[in-house]
Amino acid sequence: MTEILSAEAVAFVEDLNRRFRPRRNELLARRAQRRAEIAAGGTLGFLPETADIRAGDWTVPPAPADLTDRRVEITGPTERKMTINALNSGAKVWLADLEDANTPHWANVTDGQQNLYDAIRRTIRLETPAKTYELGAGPYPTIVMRPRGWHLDERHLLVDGEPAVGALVDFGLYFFHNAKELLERGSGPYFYLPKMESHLEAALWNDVFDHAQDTLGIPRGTIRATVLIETIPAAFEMDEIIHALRPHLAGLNAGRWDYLFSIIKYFRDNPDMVLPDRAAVTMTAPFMRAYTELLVSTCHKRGAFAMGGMAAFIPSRRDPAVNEVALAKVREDKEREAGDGFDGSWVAHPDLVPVCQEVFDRVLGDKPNQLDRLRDDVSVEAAQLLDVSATPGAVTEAGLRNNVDVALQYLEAWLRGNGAVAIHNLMEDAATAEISRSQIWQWIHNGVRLEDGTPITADLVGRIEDEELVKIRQAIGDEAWTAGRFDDARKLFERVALADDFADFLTTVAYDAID
Ligand SMILES: CC(=O)SCCNC(=O)CCNC(=O)[C@H](O)C(C)(C)COP(=O)(O)OP(=O)(O)OC[C@H]1O[C@@H](n2cnc3c(N)ncnc32)[C@H](O)[C@@H]1OP(=O)(O)O
Ligand SMILES: O=CC(=O)O
Ligand SMILES: [Mg+2]
Repeated sequence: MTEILSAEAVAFVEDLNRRFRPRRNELLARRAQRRAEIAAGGTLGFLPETADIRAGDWTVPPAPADLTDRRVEITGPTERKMTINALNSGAKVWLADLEDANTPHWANVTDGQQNLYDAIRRTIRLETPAKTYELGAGPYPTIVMRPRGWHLDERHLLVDGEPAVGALVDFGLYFFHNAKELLERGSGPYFYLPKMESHLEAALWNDVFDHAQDTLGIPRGTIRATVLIETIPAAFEMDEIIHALRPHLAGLNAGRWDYLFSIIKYFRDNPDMVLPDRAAVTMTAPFMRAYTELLVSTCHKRGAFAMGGMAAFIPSRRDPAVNEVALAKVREDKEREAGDGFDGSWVAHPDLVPVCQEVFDRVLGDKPNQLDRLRDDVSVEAAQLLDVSATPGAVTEAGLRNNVDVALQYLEAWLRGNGAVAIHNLMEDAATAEISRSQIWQWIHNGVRLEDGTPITADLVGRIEDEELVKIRQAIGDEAWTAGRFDDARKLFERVALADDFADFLTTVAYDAID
């Protein structure tokens, strides 16, 4: 076992923090300022000052060999068993997640790095009472690691007395320990970059990459990054984000769940931007179509991959009926993405790899991707990205109840260190839970009524909380209930869904409640 927190590795992370933390702090302040402008009646649009970048004729460098075919990407936390299962899944890429699917307990952060270290060196193994987990014959997926977003601190590592930036801890430790090893093995240091709100944040990552590569004597441009377009302001800066990271950019990904959360958050005080029940907002809603069409056409114009997102349906090995629904729903989602020109997509579970593979195999034929499919037919106006009012669906009691139930169950699991869980046969993670709690906040603060006319108030939500918690207790039994953290989850839920001031991220609030 190597020392993940060796003096050299920590010094590398400290240096990144000293150099880049001040700029990161400025960019977080800029986020708040932009949001305040929206609250004061402003709106979003394509930036006039970067029109030249959008109009310019430029592309990104070609992808390295092991990132050329990304038709199936499995995502999952870097817990040891799941790491081995992901490597044995048959997917082309494994998104090793220290973000939406991970609670940043210090043990998860450091164990995750250890598991990645062992996975890259193919030494990973796990003995459990039930089974010995080890790597199969391969081929193994290319590993693309997703560090935390810019907003999260890491208070277990202080630099000059201040918490380190979570993103720089995750990136720094992974890059320091593995970049050279990956290159020697014919791969490279590849990253997914989450939750950015502007091209200036992408430029910061580019500078971090240049500095990290220079420090370890690795050529600039070796790192390749895929950026999640999962905030509404970033949707207006796709070209600019690709341009800012140009030497390192491999692609963009349509991170649908955080994208929905971001729309709710950004326009939370605008009654014209209220969305119906979470389940009613699908990828075929006009504003979601505008987003994915713009993403594919922007990427392919620049020679960058367009990666699809996560259909949340989880298969079941125990219930054939649930399994059949999940496979059908995921197939439908992947068929739409492949038909739209995406180069590949995400699955949340090993049993979904074959369906995604099959759908993309059929569309790709003998090609590794469809970068050559320029979507010149696409033209998206700013108003289309913001037109949430054309979304069919109602706000119902079942939708409200589901939001309360899911948010409570997810927060309880998160506090125990489990950042991704299956609830009612759907994958729930930080992004989906954000939607649930922010919808409740939005509905209450905009005076929304249920379709039967009942006003949505904090009192109503409190009564639903009582009822849902009783059902959860009955379902899991007294022992699991007592061992769980439902009281803490309830307090947290009320802070992020019912308090007057809207918390920017449930994870920053919840982070204060973990050791
Ligand atoms: C919005 C976004 O950012 S999406 C990306 C972030 N979210 C994720 O990555 C979620 C990934 N998926 C998961 O975490 C899991 O699939 C869950 C929590 C939803 C469900 O997991 P489980 O309840 O364990 O499912 P299930 O019991 O069907 O698992 C069967 C086996 O598959 C394994 N498995 C399930 N999902 C994964 C995965 N994503 N990666 C690797 N192995 C997995 C399980 O570990 C289990 O292994 P075992 O048989 O050796 O014990
Ligand atoms: O990270 C992906 C998302 O949908 O959010
Ligand atoms: Mg996300």
